[in-house]
Amino acid sequence: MFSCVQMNTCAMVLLLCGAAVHSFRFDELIKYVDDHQEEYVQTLREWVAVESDSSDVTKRAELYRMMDMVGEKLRKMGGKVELVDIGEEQLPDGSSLALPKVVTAQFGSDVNKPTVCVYGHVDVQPAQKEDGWATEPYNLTEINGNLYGRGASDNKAPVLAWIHAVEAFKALDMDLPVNVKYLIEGMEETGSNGLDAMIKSQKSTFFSDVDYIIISDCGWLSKRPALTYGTRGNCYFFAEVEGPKQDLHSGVYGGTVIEPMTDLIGILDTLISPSGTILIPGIRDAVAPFSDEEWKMYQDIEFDVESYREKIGVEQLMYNNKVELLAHRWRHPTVSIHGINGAFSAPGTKTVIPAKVTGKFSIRQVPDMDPAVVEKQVTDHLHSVFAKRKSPNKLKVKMIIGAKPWLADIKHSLYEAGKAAVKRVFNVDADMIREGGTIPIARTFQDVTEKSIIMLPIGGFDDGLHSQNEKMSTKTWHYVLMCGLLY
Ligand SMILES: CC(C)C[C@H](NC(=O)CN)C(=O)O
Repeated sequence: MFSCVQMNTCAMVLLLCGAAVHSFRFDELIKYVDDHQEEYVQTLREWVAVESDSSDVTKRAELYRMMDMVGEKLRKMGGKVELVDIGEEQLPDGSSLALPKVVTAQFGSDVNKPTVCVYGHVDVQPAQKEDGWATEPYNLTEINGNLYGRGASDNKAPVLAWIHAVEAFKALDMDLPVNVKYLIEGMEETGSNGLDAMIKSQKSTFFSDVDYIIISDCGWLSKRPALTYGTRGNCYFFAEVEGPKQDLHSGVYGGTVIEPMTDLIGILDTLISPSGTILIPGIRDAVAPFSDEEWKMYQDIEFDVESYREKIGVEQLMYNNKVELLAHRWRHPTVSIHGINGAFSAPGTKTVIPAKVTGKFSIRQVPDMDPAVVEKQVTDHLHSVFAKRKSPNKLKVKMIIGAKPWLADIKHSLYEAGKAAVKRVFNVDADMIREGGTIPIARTFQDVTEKSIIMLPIGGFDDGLHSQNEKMSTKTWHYVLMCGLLY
């Protein structure tokens, strides 16, 4: 019987070896993984302690440090490591800032073996204890078999799981059954800036011998292990409304000026209806029809709508039928409004009229929607509804992220290998699922390298990604690592 921590590491081992792995060698790998559980958790603790928040430019030094740590870890394992300069990003104030380098590494170059490339990211979403965390977000804390910390599930532990899988082979002086390459970036959570260009420029070098790409940056749907074959895209917008030259006292000036916040709330309210219908003209035109085959697949997936509702803590969901709910989570577009910059948000009762406010919202898009088309539809729509308001204020709309959706061919042998690995480790068939979130670079990998991609989720269904109390269960983590070793 495998222990919890063994299971995840070993899933990676299984994936790397293919189902034909020799049992006695596999047992040695499992033992190695089992004996090193504490070290794995310690390394994760060191990685989580780095506040590698890619959305906060004041944390950029931490992000650079994080990339150095990843490079160092892979170098110590004997990999051929490079930290690739991917240029700079332009900040809204006109200045520029160096993007974190991308770490590439290579283990083995045997022309008789296939080459797999593992992609992951080590940047994180923002987190503060005051957001409602029970523990310090950057201090990995183990409670009842769960490791709490920002980035624990998204995506530091999964990246480490793949590193530990190769490390186990190297430590035991065992020949890797495949050549393994890594590509680890630090800007995923803000749209993978600079990575598209890097992948295109390395198509005939780093990617020339890559046969398959593996991504573990997603979660299971339930307690059942899963393989992911699609992600939604993300078009992220800033809508800025600017009025008076400075903030105003609402008692002194209220009733005499047209307020930017009123304009902003008014136009944001035209994006989506209370029941979830997107109101932007033409937005659903390119959505691929939901086929009978898909309906049947969704029907067979293990998923309990009621426990999903309870877990989220809402009284009512938009859909109570399993198939409809999953379809709206994975393969229909949606609009989410994330925040308003410039608005008063502190506790207390400041009576200001903000002079300039920026609404932030994003549209998760699905095949066959195209970010360039979405950008035009959204921009035209917002300018049109704003014009009807006849406001003297100024509106600027800008698409900040334009990440495409991704869909794989689940009949590809890669998915057969994935299913075999999951079956061997967990002794159940994997759920074939899609992901409502976005891996911005997935589609670029597919389009540029023309190679197949598989997503092997390591996160649990309740890991709290991007939320308070994000966690990785030691059980899930190392179960899936075993799949990787078998693959
Ligand atoms: C474009 C988004 C910021 C990407 C982000 N990705 C993930 O969370 C994947 N770990 C998302 O919000 O989907």
